[in-house]
Amino acid sequence: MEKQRYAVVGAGALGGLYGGLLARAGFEVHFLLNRDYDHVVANGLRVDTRLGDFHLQDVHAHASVETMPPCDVTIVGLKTTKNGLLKDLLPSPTREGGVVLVLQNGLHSEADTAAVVGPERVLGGCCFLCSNKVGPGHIKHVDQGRVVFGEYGDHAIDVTPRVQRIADEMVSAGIDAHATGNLPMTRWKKLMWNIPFNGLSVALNASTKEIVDDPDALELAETIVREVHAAAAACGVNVAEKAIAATIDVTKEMVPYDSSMRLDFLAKRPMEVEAILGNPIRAAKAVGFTMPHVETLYRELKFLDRRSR
Ligand SMILES: NC(=O)C1=CN([C@@H]2O[C@H](COP(=O)(O)OP(=O)(O)OC[C@H]3O[C@@H](n4cnc5c(N)ncnc54)[C@H](OP(=O)(O)O)[C@@H]3O)[C@@H](O)[C@H]2O)C=CC1
Ligand SMILES: CC(C)(CO)C(=O)C(=O)O
Repeated sequence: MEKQRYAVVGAGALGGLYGGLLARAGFEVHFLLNRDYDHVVANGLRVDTRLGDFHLQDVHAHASVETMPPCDVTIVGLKTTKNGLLKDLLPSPTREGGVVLVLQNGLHSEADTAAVVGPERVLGGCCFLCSNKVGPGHIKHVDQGRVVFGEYGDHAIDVTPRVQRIADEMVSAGIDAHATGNLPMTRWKKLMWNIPFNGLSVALNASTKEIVDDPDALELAETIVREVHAAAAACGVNVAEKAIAATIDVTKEMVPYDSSMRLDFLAKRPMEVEAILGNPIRAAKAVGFTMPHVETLYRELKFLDRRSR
């Protein structure tokens, strides 16, 4: 089967890594670049990864979507705080059809993409990945790397051929990619990590290791994990009970890491508070379930987000 052509809109820590791995494997990948365009054109893209460091000199780099060809798969790797740009960025690479794979954190992060290209062309996924952009055109992948994605929607469905095809292509490029027929389950499971650990890492000014090593911070994290687990159930997503302990255990085993939200906070960038906390709070409220601990954290983060900028 012919290889699909990819676009990466938001070629940072996540988009640069997965797009870079696909390009290294011989896929045609078009990267939309922002501040790094000149650097990448002159010096290429450097990726330091546990999968084997590599450097791509000749990258299909674009300073504007106008020069991007139509692509079969457009990966969205922007921060959700930049989703207002999607109405201008997506029409060009998706103009002849194709799907858009939204790999952003949060709940219903796909909604902004769906508003541009239509929900039937949207796939969503979660990345269990620790990666940072450490310099212009320079990505450092420090831990994990699994990506799980499927059709966007509120219900479980069978894995579709288009999802499986992308997963197979990613696997052939060395990516730990998995197709799912249950995106809501994948997203809520990831939120069981993101809500407590992204949120508390900012509110407590602590790394994930500091949180799990302190009895009070750990108890707070566990309480929030349980609350998110219960909210998922209220929304009809029954995550297995054992996922609660697993969420804590995986964090104890992780390399000491600053969550993406803490990195944004320290760099005075907008934090993904609405996608990661606001949307789940609203989804739970819509079915009559409230998350008091998560709401407290949400208000604190909104305050800190405003004050930091
Ligand atoms: N990094 C990780 O390990 C993980 C990230 N995620 C999620 O993935 C998403 C992306 O995060 P991450 O990759 O870390 O973020 P980054 O900030 O590293 O990447 C975002 C990229 O978007 C680019 N961008 C911003 N504005 C524009 C624009 N106008 N045109 C084109 N490109 C633009 C930025 O370019 P520039 O820097 O030049 O402005 C940057 O390279 C988030 O939702 C995050 O929560 C999920 C799991 C793990
Ligand atoms: C859980 C983690 C660290 C990567 O899987 C993440 O999603 C984040 O930092 O936001």
